[in-house]
Amino acid sequence: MLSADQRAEAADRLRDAERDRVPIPPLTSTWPDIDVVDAYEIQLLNIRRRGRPVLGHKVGLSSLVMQQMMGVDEPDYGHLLDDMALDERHSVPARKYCQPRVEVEVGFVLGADLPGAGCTEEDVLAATAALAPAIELIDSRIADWRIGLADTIADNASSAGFVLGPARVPPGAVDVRKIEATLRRNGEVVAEGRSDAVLGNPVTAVAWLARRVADFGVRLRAGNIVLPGSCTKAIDVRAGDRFQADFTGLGRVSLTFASTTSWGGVA
Ligand SMILES: C[C@H](O)CC(=O)C(=O)O
Repeated sequence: MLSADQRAEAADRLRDAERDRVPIPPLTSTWPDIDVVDAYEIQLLNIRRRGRPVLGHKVGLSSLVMQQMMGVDEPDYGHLLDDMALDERHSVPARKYCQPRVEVEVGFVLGADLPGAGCTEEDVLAATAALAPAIELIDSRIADWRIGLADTIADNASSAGFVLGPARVPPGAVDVRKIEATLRRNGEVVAEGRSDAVLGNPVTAVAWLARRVADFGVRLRAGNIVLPGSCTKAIDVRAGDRFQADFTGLGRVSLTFASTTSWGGVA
């Protein structure tokens, strides 16, 4: 467990790393005693200081492969703020990010508030207004993505942005466990997966999120967006890349990156 001063120092370092696009050494190296509660409190310090409206949340580490990689048996979460929302029609100013990657996700748009403690999959399905095709832009303010669990949690679950495609599909219109996703980079398939890679069912990830945020006094509300975790491995972004993700039953979402960077990428 860290002191209040150490948490504030960690939050400052992450904030500076994001602002200056200069990643820092892992917090887990600098402060080996950091724990998960410290990490969520550090995340919240930076979210509060940004002062932006919260549009929703992302769940990370919700696939078995990511959990095994991190040696954890439960997901984590981060905040989606209004200034993280990206637009399919405009290329992303890639210079804003340190070491960006994209992930393919089934987005949830809530039409009603969710309960906190005790939230079930049935509650999630009843409260979901629509599913949408989504790409999450992840980034790490920790050098070379050398993240432990506390590092990524403190760093807003390594989130940096997100974009939803145009479709809004009622959850009853598709089998949410069997949505096939294909990610193309500049026309070439670079990742494929299925929605049940996310905890067996992305709905399970949303129910987990509702219960977990309740530990920190937060409720998921009508209108919120939830990204439940990636159906595929994350793919590195190169300058000038155009990504298209196609989902059975949900259609397409795309994300294009500008061809100049500040991290040395080549147009
Ligand atoms: C490190 C990130 O949280 C990974 C992620 O977004 C995911 O597993 O999904």
